Amino acid sequence: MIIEKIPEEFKRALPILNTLKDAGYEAYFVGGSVRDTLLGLPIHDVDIATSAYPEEVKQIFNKTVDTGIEHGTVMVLDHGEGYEITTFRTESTYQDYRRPEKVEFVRSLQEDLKRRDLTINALAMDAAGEIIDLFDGLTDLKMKVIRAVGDPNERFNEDALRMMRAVRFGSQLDFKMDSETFMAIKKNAHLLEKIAIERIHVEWVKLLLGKNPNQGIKEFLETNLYKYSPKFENKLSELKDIATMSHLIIPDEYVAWTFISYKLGYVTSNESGKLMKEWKLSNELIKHVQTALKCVEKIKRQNLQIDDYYQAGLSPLKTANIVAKLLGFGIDDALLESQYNALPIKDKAELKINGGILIKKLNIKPGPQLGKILKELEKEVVQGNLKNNEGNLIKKAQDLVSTDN
Ligand SMILES: Nc1ccn([C@@H]2O[C@H](COP(=O)(O)OP(=O)(O)OP(=O)(O)O)[C@@H](O)[C@H]2O)c(=O)n1
Ligand SMILES: [Mg+2]
Repeated sequence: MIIEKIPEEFKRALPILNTLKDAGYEAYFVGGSVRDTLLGLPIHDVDIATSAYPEEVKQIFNKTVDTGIEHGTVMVLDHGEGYEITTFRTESTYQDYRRPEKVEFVRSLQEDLKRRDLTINALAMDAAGEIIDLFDGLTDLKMKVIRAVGDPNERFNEDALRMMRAVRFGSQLDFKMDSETFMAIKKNAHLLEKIAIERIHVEWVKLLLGKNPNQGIKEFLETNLYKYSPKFENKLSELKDIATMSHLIIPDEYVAWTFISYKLGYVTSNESGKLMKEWKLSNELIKHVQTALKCVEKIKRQNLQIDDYYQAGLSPLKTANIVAKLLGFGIDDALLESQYNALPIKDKAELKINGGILIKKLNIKPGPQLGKILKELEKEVVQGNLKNNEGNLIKKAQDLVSTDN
């Protein structure tokens, strides 16, 4: 099969393929970009595989960076773009079910493709757009099937993360899982324990954000992968419940974690914090989700107050409302946004006064009293009880000082 319309991303990289070929080596586009082109999806990064060894690649190109030379990957810089060029390799020696530290370089494309995870990811494309399909990946793409290359047990023992990838691609592309591949995951699910949580996290989020998250979660449960995912092991019925929800569309990572925390009963900041720390999420994400969870509760109780809008900020509020809608009690988006926009100020920095001014005008010292006064002024402005101008604020502050003393 030949691709008639080669996407621009590949065209720009063609000189690199041709340079390798002119030097007497084989070179192909491989991996996700070939799969996504055949599916008519946008492509992310163009990966190149070659028979040239890393040292040979470095001799051929002027500008290279050793991005992962021990795995055979060299980055070639060309017209401001970076291309990962990876030497054909096998992963014959596996220690602890993670991708091996050292790989064996080979000169044959077939050897390289046969150790890749899924048939749909084991396609290669040459400079003319010809697809090299040694493992019936094209049929599986057409039939929408997730199938491991060769013996699934071997593939999953080489890298246990591939089990999560298989389920993730099923959800992402809305493909069905081949039964042998499914059984092999069930058999080897415990190997996921060896995998760094950061890598599992990437797959779990892609699964949730996929086209068919219901199916993805169902497979995640039926294969027992959930048992080896932090703080999920005792949540089978909650997860099952999610898998059977209708209209489950999860737009982003914030919604994903707010929704999951809520459904699994990790609702307080303490509980959700523990969950998300075990999954090693960023502090920024944790904070957003914790704020959103508080808002979900308030939306549910129809008790979202002006101060909640102000404290939360628009972005976590939106997250909360998307989750609330998934749960069946969301409010009107336009209303949410207009309530937020109606806030007299959105941030403390917008207050037309600060500690410095108060110290000068009121002759008070820095310290807890000052902090208290500023908080009170902020609250009054947010509530709409006090106009946000310096004169007003100083007058109110004077009143506060005199009642305080
Ligand atoms: N555990 C893994 C990870 C990757 N691969 C191979 O390396 C390619 C590139 O890997 P990666 O970029 O991680 O995945 P993609 O398939 O490109 O998917 P994505 O769109 O998520 O990048 C895959 O297509 C697959 O051939 C593999 O065999 N086993
Ligand atoms: Mg990729």
